[in-house]
Amino acid sequence: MKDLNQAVDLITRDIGLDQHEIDQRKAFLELGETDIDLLQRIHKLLQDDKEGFSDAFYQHLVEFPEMRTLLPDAETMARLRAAQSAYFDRLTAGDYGQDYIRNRLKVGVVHQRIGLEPKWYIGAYRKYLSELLPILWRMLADQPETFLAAYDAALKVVSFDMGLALDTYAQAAQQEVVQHRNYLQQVISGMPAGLIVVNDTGDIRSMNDMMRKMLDISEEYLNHPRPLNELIESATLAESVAQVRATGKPCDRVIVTLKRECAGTRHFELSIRPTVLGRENLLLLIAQDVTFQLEATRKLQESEEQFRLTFNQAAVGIAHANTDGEFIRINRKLCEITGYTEAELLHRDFWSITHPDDVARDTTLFNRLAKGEISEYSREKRYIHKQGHAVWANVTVSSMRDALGRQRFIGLVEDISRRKEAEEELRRLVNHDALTGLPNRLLLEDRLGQAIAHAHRAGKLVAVMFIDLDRFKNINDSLGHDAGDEVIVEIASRIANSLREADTVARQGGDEFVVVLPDMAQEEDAAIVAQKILQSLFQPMVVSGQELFPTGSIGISLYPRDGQDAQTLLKHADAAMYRAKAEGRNDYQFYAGSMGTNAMDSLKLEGALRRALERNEFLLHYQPQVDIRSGAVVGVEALLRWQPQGKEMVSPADFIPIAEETGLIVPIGEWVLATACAQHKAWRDAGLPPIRIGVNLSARQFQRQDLAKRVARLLEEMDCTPDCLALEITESDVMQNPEAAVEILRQLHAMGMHLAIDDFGTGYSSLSYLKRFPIDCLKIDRSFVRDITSDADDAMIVNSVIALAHSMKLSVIAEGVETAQQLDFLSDHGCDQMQGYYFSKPVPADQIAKLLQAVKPETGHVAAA
Ligand SMILES: Nc1nc2c(ncn2[C@@H]2O[C@H](COP(=O)(O)O[C@H]3[C@@H](O)[C@H](n4cnc5c(=O)[nH]c(N)nc54)O[C@@H]3COP(=O)(O)O)[C@@H](O)[C@H]2O)c(=O)[nH]1
Repeated sequence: MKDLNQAVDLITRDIGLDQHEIDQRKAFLELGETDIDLLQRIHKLLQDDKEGFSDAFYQHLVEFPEMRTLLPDAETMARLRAAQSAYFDRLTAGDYGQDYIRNRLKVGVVHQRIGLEPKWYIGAYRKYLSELLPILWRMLADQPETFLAAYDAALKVVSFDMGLALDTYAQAAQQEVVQHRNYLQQVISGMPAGLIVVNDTGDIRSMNDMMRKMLDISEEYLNHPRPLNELIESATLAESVAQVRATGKPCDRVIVTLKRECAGTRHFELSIRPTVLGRENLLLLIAQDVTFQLEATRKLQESEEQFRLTFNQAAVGIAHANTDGEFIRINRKLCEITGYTEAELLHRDFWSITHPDDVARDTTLFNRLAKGEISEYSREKRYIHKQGHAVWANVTVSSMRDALGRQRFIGLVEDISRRKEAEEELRRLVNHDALTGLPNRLLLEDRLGQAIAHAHRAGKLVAVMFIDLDRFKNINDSLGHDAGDEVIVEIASRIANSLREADTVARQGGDEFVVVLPDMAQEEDAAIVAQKILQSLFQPMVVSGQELFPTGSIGISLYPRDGQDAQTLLKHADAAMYRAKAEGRNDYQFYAGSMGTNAMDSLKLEGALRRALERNEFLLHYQPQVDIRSGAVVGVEALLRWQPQGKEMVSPADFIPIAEETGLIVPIGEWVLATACAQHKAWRDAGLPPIRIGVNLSARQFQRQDLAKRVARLLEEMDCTPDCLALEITESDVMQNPEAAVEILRQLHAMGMHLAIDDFGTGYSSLSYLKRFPIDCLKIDRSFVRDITSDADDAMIVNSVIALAHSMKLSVIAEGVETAQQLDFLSDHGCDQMQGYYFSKPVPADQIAKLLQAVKPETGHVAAA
């Protein structure tokens, strides 16, 4: 109602319906007081005909379907008839003031709003006047003048009402148009898109605020006609506009790029629609600023491209998989790692290429990830390469959601095969000896531990053998380390080939090997294996052009008899090996409790050795050297002995190597030289026959540049001449640096010293050097003498050495002669002298004195001891 009143107010204002206007309208219609009097007269007369009049009117209305739709039911009909009847009543009532006029305007607005067209309105007034005419005539037939005046008055008031109704219609319609236009303008200016209307000639007819803002132009710009192509210079747009004009069909997605001073480069997407206004053909251009979208799309494409490149060129394999583990996307690296093509992998799931042993753990982790219990997992696992081999990879899998919210898994796969191989190699290196490839001590102890545990359960024996090559140092020193390595490799192979598969041979370091024989039934089996090993070692081997006959010494300990654990068994086998060495090498020894552990722990030994000189714990024993032809004692070899206070005597075989290592051999060696000189003088002073004392020189002593001077000074100090002593230098020591050796030997020889090469045959000396060494004697090593009567090779070697020495005008002493047969052999083959247990073990000096006293002055012969 408020709205209706407002509409009436507006119409009143718009048509200027003030009192002046009303008066003017009435004046123009000549509607005056007389008319009003007349109308009031007929008003009274018409009271009886009101209802019939109204009925007739409605009967006429309902004959038209358009009217019937406005009168849908009886109730509406009754209400409208009552309103119509009241209107007819007021029409003649004579009050046509503001209230009446306002009421007429309201009715006009309502009718206009319900769409009742003016024709029905006019028709209704016509009907009213036609119906009124006979009624008036019937009432005023006797007063024709009054009838005509009354009917004329009715005609005036109906015309007054019709004028109001038609003005209301027009104004209401105009208001509606204005409202619509306002509404349209609001919609257009509020549009988030720009709008340009272009006329037939290509000029801009209008544009909305948004478009002005988008194009950055002022309102004044459009005060004059502006061509579209001046505002937007774009060939694409011009083409599209021409196309729309030609086809009459809209054109969408026309992209136009403009450079604006303030806003930089902007991109617009235009839709062009043809439309007609009156006779004018117009174009509507609807524009969206798509700069941001295009930029975003470009960036998205860039980042997609970057992602694609990164994904494909990544140094690690990358896979996207669904919840069934099926591959959705994979990169090139993953194909490389697994050997499958992209197409092949896209038809697989990752279970199918996982190593069977890794599937269970993968499944557990994958399920936990899928349930959200963990956000990612990393593990080292194996894939099965297309070629069938395992490939180690470090895999990190995490869960994510794709754009559609589906759960996906992303896996990073790093090929760690090389690292695994390196680790494996490292493990192998840690557990194996690099030179021979044999297990090292670490692995050995592990195997020995297992063997002990097994033997414990099965009630069996385990044998541990400590094998040390005899005089390996000589090979290294004289032929060089490469030759030494060659020998070690060959020895390793010989030992390994002498064993069963279940046995273990390990390299302990240097020339030491350890063999573990598990599951042994009896001690004798170990002895059989030891013999087999010794036989395999003593086969000829050519290294650096030299034929070698390697030998070794083997110590054996047995579980459980000699120890319950690996350490003890190894220690005891080591002690037994030392005993084998001391007993003459190239043999084996079982451990016996009395052996102790290699006499003394080497550290303790070193400490004790350092104090041995001060404590005067050293002494010399002497072993006679006998001329084979005459049987005369022609010399003795001084052999060092160590008697630590309160302890057993320590063998030189045990302490000389330590004295060599620590350098203690130098002062000790000087003590030996001095003591031997003193002894020589003592025997001389005692009137005993003069014999030469052989003294062993160690490598360290021999390497000293001032050796000759020191010996000379000592001889002088001890009141001895050079012919008192024979200096014995081992073959391997002189061959360490033959050139230097030649020089030192020359100096000593020049002094008149007797020089002997000790342990000859074990040091592989070169004949050319041998010739240059100013020596007097070769001492054949006792390892060759031992089997001289049973081994053709040894016999041949000894024979050759004798022949060689004699060809060089050297005398020969055979060491280690223990039997008459050996002596006979040596005698038969022209050996000059002998030394060995057959005649005498090394003995204290007083026994030598007795021996020399027993010499028959006429022959110089002594009986064998
Ligand atoms: N640098 C020095 N080395 C020395 C000195 N004194 C000894 N040694 C070296 O110690 C090694 C062991 O010596 P040893 O235990 O004294 O053994 C010697 C003899 O007892 C032994 N021999 C002699 N005859 C026999 C025999 O018939 N059978 C048998 N089984 N053994 C026997 O041989 C050793 C002498 O060897 P060699 O010196 O090579 O002639 C030993 O290498 C000594 O050299 C020293 O003062 N300085």
